[in-house]
Amino acid sequence: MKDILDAIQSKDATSADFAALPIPESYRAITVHKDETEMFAGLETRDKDPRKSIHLDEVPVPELGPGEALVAVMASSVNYNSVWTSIFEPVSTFAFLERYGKLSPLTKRHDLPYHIIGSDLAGVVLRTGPGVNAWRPGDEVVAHCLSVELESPDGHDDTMLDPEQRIWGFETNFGGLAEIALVKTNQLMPKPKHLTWEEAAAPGLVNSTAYRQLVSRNGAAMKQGDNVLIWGASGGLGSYATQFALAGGANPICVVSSPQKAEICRAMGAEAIIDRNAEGYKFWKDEHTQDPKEWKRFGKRIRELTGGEDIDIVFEHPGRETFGASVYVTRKGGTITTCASTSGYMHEYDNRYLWMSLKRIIGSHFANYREAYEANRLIAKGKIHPTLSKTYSLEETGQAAYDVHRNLHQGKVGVLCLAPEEGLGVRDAEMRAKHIDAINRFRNV
Ligand SMILES: C/C=C/C(=O)SCCNC(=O)CCNC(=O)[C@H](O)C(C)(C)COP(=O)(O)OP(=O)(O)OC[C@H]1O[C@@H](n2cnc3c(N)ncnc32)[C@H](O)[C@@H]1OP(=O)(O)O
Ligand SMILES: NC(=O)C1=CN([C@@H]2O[C@H](COP(=O)(O)OP(=O)(O)OC[C@H]3O[C@@H](n4cnc5c(N)ncnc54)[C@H](OP(=O)(O)O)[C@@H]3O)[C@@H](O)[C@H]2O)C=CC1
Repeated sequence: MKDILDAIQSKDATSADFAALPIPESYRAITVHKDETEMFAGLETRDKDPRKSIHLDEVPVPELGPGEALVAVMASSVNYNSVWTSIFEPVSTFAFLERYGKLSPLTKRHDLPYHIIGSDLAGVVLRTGPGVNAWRPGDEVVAHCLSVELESPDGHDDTMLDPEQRIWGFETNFGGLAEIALVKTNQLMPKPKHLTWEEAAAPGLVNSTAYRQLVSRNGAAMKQGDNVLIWGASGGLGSYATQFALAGGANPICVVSSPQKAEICRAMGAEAIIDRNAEGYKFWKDEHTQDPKEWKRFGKRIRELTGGEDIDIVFEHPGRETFGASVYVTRKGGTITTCASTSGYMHEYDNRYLWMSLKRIIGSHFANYREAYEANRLIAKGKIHPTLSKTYSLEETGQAAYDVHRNLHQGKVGVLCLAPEEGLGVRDAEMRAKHIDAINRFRNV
């Protein structure tokens, strides 16, 4: 690994130098183990502890197939999907690896007794497989997490509709929380030059998802002036949704759970902020019964903040706990766009408020390559900024996942993989200097 790191850190290593570097036989990777999938049986979701199920193992380098690349990973980030994998909810991700493994002799490699997790990376291409023209060893890259086969016609209009669509490092093996990762080269995108490795690795998954869900015509197609209700506005997805709303001339109404998180939203430029804890909303009277009076109180507060207007677009992901309120506070003809159900996937809402007011619910999931590329381009141009608050070592990944599971974090948390320290990898210092306050916004809280 030392040769690889030296080449990455040297200013003058060429593509040929990278291509000549020997690939090690094994590398360090964050894994969960198939024989531990029952370890949390009987526990409440909240009590399942990722620190117990997440391991740091030495694993063999996988075989490189057509259209693929091996990437030296300098940094990665923790996404909530790694929390789901580590607590084996809502299903064990080994079920996905098994199904994928049955697809072809090549995908069989993924079906192993361990799952290398992680759906983000920033690093350097080491090797490309047969049939790859667009990327070369030595290229500095980030990877988005859409893995597709495209053997069916269904995926050729919008690749998210490919029947074999998978999330890399969640539904496939050899993910980004590791020193080396295996990706398809149509996951690769140029690393934004003004960012460090850990900053560049932070936005990928959530930024692309928020872009499709809110901005793309496959999602809510947000326009100037829209009132956008953003749950978890300083969290992983929400911190990018808030930036997209502000950059696109919309009016974000940010929901958070503490004064500190409200301050972060203010620092991003948002003005309308609701602290759901301080205002004490209780949308459920008990486990089975919602309280429409609380929906109404929430809607009244939104009207106070907007000068009497209702919500054009709800950016939904908490799910069961908030969905009834989200449908209620949306204006006539408005849109609820959802990509997740952190608090429970069996939603309940009063359908009269949906059909009588001609509202729409849109299901959204990650992003196609084009959408991910556009979202990354906005980062590279300094129009949208990473929201990295804290960086952990590879050894500390279990703790990082625990912090995200317990909602103790802000924005995104990063993980250093091969990078020996924070702050490395900046290639455009001038541009960085221009945006440094925005880049550090989540660090300073
Ligand atoms: C980028 C980051 C993203 C995130 O973080 S997202 C958050 C994390 N992700 C999740 O929480 C999602 C995890 N995934 C799941 O929970 C499951 O993955 C799904 C519920 C999404 C799907 O369930 P499943 O069992 O994997 O697939 P089925 O498509 O329901 O197939 C099961 C059987 O049901 C049959 N079936 C499907 N649709 C129909 C239908 N309309 N009518 C009749 N049968 C149907 C199939 O064919 C198959 O059958 P046969 O078992 O025989 O192969
Ligand atoms: N389908 C897809 O493509 C994607 C799906 N996801 C899913 O989206 C969800 C959120 O991901 P991410 O934003 O990265 O996670 P984070 O934990 O970083 O942020 C989510 C935020 O939502 C708020 N929140 C959590 N629970 C509730 C609740 N019960 N009621 C109201 N607000 C709540 C919290 O903010 P606060 O406490 O300040 O209110 C929290 O910080 C996860 O389930 C994840 O798996 C994520 C990315 C892509």
